[in-house]
Amino acid sequence: MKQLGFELVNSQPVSCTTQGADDIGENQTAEASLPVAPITYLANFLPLPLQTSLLQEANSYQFEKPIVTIFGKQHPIPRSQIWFGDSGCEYQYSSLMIKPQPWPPVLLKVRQILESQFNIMTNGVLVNRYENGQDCMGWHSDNEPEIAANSDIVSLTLGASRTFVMRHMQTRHKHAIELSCGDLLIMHAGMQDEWQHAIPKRLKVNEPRINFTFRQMIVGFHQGG
Ligand SMILES: O=C(O)CCC(=O)C(=O)O
Ligand SMILES: [Fe+2]
Repeated sequence: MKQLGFELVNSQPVSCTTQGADDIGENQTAEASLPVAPITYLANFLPLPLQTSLLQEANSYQFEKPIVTIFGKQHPIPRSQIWFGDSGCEYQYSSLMIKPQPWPPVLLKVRQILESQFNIMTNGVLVNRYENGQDCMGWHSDNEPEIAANSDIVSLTLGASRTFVMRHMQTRHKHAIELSCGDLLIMHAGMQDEWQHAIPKRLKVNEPRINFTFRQMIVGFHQGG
């Protein structure tokens, strides 16, 4: 199987912010100046009963596989997805305008937990379903203009473990984190400006994975214009 050619860094739980030059002491090696992704990783965050009820709920979601146009050619995306959100939280994805579906109850509960535990306010969640290791997500940043500037994006994973890879746009330095069932990853301000991320194919994975990215959208961004 073809693997991406980079070493695994930060595969342990990490909580980090961008490291400025001032943080580097005299005795540290050049490695210390490598860019550090502004993320917080919390392994096994979601309690098991909530994992079970969210997975059960997700079985009834009406996932879709939209066709996107890339360089004039039409392709179905290599996964399926659904967008839930408050009214006024339309999301434009490639050439598509996606209307928000109303929040299902368990997902709403997770949104409330993010508010109460981290003070992170979100009003939309993109749910991606990767049927198996053939499904994937290419390099991108979540930098659409309707996402509130400098807001955190919170990713929650259920089901199969998959590798979340990050690439610093300037230095091309890469990090990878294995995201497993119940894990939470918070992408902080700066992540979408300086880094890209992706979920590469993993041909040995035969189980589905569901990922939820909770976002804070600018309400009404696509209305009345
Ligand atoms: O599936 C993942 O872990 C990443 C999802 C993602 O990057 C996105 O929804 O923008
Ligand atoms: Fe993303």
